[in-house]
Amino acid sequence: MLFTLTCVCQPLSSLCSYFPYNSSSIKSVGSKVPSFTPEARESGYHIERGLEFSTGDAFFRQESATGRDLGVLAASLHKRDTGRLRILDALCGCGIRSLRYLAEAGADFVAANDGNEEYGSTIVENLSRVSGVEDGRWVVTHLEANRVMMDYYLQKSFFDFIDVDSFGSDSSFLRSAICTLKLGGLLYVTSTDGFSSGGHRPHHSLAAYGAYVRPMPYSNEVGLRMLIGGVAREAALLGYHITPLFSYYAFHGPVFRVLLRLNRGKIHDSRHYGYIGYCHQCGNSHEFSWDQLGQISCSCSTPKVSNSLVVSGPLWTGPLHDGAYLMDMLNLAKQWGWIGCDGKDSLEKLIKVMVDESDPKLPFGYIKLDEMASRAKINSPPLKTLMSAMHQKGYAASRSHIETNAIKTNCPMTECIKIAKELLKVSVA
Ligand SMILES: C[S@@+](CC[C@H](N)C(=O)[O-])C[C@H]1O[C@@H](n2cnc3c(N)ncnc32)[C@H](O)[C@@H]1O
Repeated sequence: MLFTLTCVCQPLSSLCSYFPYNSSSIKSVGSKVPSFTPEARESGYHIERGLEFSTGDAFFRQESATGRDLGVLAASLHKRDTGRLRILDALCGCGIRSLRYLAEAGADFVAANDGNEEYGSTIVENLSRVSGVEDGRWVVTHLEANRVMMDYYLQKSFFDFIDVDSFGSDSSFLRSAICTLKLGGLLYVTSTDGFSSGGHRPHHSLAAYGAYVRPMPYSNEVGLRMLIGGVAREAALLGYHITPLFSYYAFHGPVFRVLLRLNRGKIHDSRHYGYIGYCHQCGNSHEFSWDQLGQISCSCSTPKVSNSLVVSGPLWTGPLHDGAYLMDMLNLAKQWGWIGCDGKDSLEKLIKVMVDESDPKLPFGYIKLDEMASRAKINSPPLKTLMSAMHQKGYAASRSHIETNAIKTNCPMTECIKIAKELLKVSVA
């Protein structure tokens, strides 16, 4: 695709606050955006969280709405906590995220960019419904994403929140995004490169994220860890470090999204950035630090089965989420009436599982019940029953938002099989 370097609309300097903002009681302001006219409706439009918008010919995925919800909640919390919100939506498609950041998160300013200038009129049409271009709350550009980020960086025009929603692996945008983000700012990045995180292209993942990734049963979590690890490495190169606030995997695509805070200073140890191993022989997983590299093996290994351990890394081995931050997001979603409104409470369920996953006792990965059952040659007990038996034995265990039929736990596979067999004996007797 050939990108033209054009900028529509106006200078970046004139910021103005369209919606009055009261940090003590945050309100989603989407309802103030006027509806489409009947003529516009006839030409096709969508609704997300009550906001009407047009997609024109732009790439748009309805299924990504949850990822957008999470981004809007986080952006709004940033405004509550810092009193300001300047957003760069670097690959904005039809501009739905920009629209929601303006209308719902109360962004002071949004720079909406998409390399395809044919989407320009759709983006402008959508954003104009929040405020006129003359108000200076938004600007639309059609630049290559690295170019637009570096332009802002060179003008020392930094952002509180940068959204990089690309196709495939977005590692080529990471450095520009980190340069252009304020310290303490939030980076929301996406990868749709499930093939690499599944361990099917280790040389590609090595080139893109610096991680040699092999097939593992919890490869979708590995995908999130590969993405966070890639950002952590880029941030360290520039003298910063990151904190993951949440990590979200969605099977459609598949899509890997992480929200990270950028912090001042390098971390001078390799904590949370190392290697993970999965043993095909016994099904147990292990974390390895850099100084264990020469001694990597599984305790079940014998010379006969020494090849049973596969290792991926280096990647992020630390927490995927900040539980307290997720609770703030959930409370905000409740305040906005987003919970329970779809009849399924799916956003609430998702965030609650993510909160459970953030228990610091839980290591990386998860045990798939199908795998456990096939190793044990039994039918798996119900997930809930197995989880409570694990809790009774003193293990930490939670559901996984990534895999519905899996348990995230510090209970080793061998012990999990023992517990499952005990439960089956009890149920037969
Ligand atoms: C996944 S879509 C964005 C979807 C949008 N954020 C949403 O939520 O609906 C990716 C967009 O990036 C644009 N794009 C792809 N490569 C780009 C690049 N190098 N620079 C700028 N835009 C690019 C495409 O035109 C496409 O609209």
